[in-house]
Amino acid sequence: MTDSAQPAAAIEIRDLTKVYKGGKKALDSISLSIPRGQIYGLLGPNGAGKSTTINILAGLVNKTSGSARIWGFDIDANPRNAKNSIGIVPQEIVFDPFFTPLETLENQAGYYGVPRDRRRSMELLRAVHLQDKANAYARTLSGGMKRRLLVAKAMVHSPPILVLDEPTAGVDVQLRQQLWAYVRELNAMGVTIVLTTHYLEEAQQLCDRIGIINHGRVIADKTTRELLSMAQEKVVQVTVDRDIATAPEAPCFEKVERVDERTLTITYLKDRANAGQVLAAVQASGLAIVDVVTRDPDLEDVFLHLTADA
Ligand SMILES: Nc1ncnc2c1ncn2[C@@H]1O[C@H](COP(=O)(O)OP(=O)(O)OP(=O)(O)O)[C@@H](O)[C@H]1O
Repeated sequence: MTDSAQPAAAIEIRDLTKVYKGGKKALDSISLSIPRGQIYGLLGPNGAGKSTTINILAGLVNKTSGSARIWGFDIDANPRNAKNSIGIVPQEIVFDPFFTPLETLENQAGYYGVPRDRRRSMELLRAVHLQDKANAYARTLSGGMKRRLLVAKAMVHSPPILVLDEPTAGVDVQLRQQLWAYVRELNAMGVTIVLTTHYLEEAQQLCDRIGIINHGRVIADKTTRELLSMAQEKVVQVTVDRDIATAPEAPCFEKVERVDERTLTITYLKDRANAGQVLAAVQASGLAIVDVVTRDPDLEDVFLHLTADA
C-alpha cells in the first residue's frame, strides 16, 4: 500500500457501545482514534472493557451500537478487508494441541489465503525464538512459548496493525523483554501496535500514546508524555542529621512518611509548592538535611489517580 493510500488513523472507534446479554454495559459510547505507526497502550482496571473493545475489532464480539474502522475499513460494511488489516493476539491461549508450531502458522496462513510462496512461517518462528520448536506439538510448549506462538500466528498475513491483549501475562521478565523487543522491531518496520497490559512500567516505556478506559468509558487519551505531566503529586525523600522524634509538619506537605529513623518521604502537590519550599520547611523544623532524592511521578501514579473511584 502506498503512503497516500494509508488512512490517517489505524483504528477509528466512534461511540462504540456494548451491552452483553443479561444487561451488563461493558462499553458506554467510547470513541478513540489510534494513530498510524504508533505503539498505543489501551489501559484500564480489570473489567474496564479493554478485551470487549479488542474482541469487537477482531469480529469475535458483536457491538450493540457505534462504529469502528480498521485501516479505513468499516467493520460492518467491509468486514473482510477490516479483518485482513489486523492481527490479534488474544488473551486466552487457544490452539489445537496436536499441531506443531510450524503447522499452526501454515494453517493460519491458509485460512487467510496467503499463497505458499509468500508464507514466512519459519521467519516468524525465528522472530519469536521458536525455531527449535517448529516441529514439536503445541501442547508441549511452555506458557511463554505458547504466547510467543500466538504473536507469530497473528502476523502470518502481514497485517499493518497488530493488537496484543495482555501478551505478557505469566511470561517471565527475560521473555517479556524479548517479546517487547520484537514488538518494537515490528513497529520500526511500520506496523501499528495496540496493546493492553497491566505492567504500567512497560506501557510507559513502550507506548507513544495511551488510552485509559474505566467502567466502559474513555477517561484519558493522550501521549504518554502528556499523561505523565498530569501527575499532581511529587515526592522528595530527605535524610536528616539526627533521629526524627516527631515528623515535621508544614502546609506545603501533602503527606509525610517516616522511612527509617533519619529518612522521610514527603509528598507535595506541584501546583501548590516546589521542592525548595518543601526542603526549607524541613530545615525550619530544626532538622539539617544531609541527602535528598526526588522521584518523578510515573504512569502508575497517574493511572491510580485517574481510575480512583469517587
Ligand atoms: N460474555 C460476557 N457476558 C457478560 N458480561 C461480560 C462478558 N464478557 C465481559 N463481560 C463483562 O464486561 C465488562 C468488561 O469486560 P472486559 O473483559 O472487556 O474487561 P477488561 O478491561 O478486558 O478486563 P481485564 O483487564 O480483566 O481483562 C466486565 O464487567 C465483564 O464482566
